[in-house]
Amino acid sequence: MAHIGPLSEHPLFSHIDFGQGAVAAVSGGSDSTALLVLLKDHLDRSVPSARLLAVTVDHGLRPDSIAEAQEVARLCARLGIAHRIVVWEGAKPSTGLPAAAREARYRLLADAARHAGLGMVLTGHTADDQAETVLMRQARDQGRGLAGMAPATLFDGDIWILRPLLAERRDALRTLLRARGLGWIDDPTNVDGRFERPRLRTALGSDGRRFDELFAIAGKAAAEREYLGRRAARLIDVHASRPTRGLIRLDPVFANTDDPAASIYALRVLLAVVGGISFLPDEERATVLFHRLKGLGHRATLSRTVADSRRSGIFLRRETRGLPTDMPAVSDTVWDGRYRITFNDAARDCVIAPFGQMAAKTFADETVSGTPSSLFYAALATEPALWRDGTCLGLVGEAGKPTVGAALPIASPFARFLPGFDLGLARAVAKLIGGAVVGEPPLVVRRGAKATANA
Ligand SMILES: Nc1ncnc2c1ncn2[C@@H]1O[C@H](COP(=O)(O)OP(=O)(O)OP(=O)(O)O)[C@@H](O)[C@H]1O
Repeated sequence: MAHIGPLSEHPLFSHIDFGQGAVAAVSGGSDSTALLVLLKDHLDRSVPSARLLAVTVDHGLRPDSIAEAQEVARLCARLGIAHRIVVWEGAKPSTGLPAAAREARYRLLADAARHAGLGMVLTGHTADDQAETVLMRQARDQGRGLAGMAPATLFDGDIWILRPLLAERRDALRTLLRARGLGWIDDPTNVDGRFERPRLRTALGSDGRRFDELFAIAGKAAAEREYLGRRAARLIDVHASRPTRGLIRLDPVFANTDDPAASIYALRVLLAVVGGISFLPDEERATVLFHRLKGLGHRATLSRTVADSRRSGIFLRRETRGLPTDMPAVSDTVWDGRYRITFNDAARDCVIAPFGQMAAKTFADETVSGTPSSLFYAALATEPALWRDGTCLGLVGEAGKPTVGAALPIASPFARFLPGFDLGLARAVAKLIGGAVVGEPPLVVRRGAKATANA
């Protein structure tokens, strides 16, 4: 339930572990200014040793933006808080500007946190933002998205974004600021009818009942998504294996479990992971595929992934079409949405390209029993390899070969934003593909209570 009463009654930050310090993302609007002063109060009172850095992103989209960022700098100086302004440099797209600005904002905030050695970014998202998000996703018919924003989201695998004001109303925050004699900046973009969110904000108006309804939908959808995710994670743990790089095998019983909703969800996630796609395939199409895979000898492609049902199981591998070719072997490259690749100097003058059928065939037949060798080679052929002047030097990160590089598998749907509701599922997938361990959110674990990224 959203909090309606005075803010001082709610422990907003006591569940957060500030041991690694925090960035407060402050635009200068009412919500993030309230976040800043409430957070400062909390740290002064309870964690005076905690490191805090306020960061303002200057998107450079309006002539006033730098003056506004400097206004935040002055407030921070008054409150004794370190502050940085970071600028979104480079060309701005002519379409999809809000999404591009959002992407840049999170990247810059996370970079600022890393640079300062701080482990999380706190934003001022409120219950009003949550209701608007649900409304927006309802309009797009995004079932999974109805969960809205998670209170804790892992960004790029290492920086936690926490939203401690997600149950607070904007009005209450403004009342608090007025009571303290503090002003805020009203961003004209927030009422610009050319953009979707301001339009929905206006449509929602002050309809309290509608607001409560939307907020409740988010809570219910988040709980359902987490529950479904846990069931899908269990199915992956029990029924999925990785016979070789780039190949996932599902036990034949996977198509006939007593929880088809969880099986279909797990299949959608795995299709996206194997195909290196950041969004899940359409539920309807995945459901049709799931039922077809119950029959033997069925083959179909969805999310750039070929699914093959054989007697020994259902096999998933990246389709050959559309693989990236001849990418320069630069360190810290994401290849095909599937691998984060790092190199040392020995890879100079090389390119990354698919291993290919010919090179794959030179591999000794190491097939795990029950894996058809044709699928083993087909999967290996789509793996990243190092090439120089048309000669293949081997798979990137191949065991037993002189190490010029490493390829860490990534789960594309969870790589950029991993909302707390999907943590269990992301962990099951990471274990399956050999990806990086997914850490815990910086929440205080109290005796007898379990910290949860959705608390
Ligand atoms: N220019 C900025 N500099 C720093 N932080 C910002 C800036 N703009 C937004 N934020 C942070 O993001 C929060 C949400 O802002 P806003 O609602 O404008 O963004 P949004 O685009 O709706 O958010 P999201 O992109 O996550 O949906 C703010 O309370 C603040 O913490």
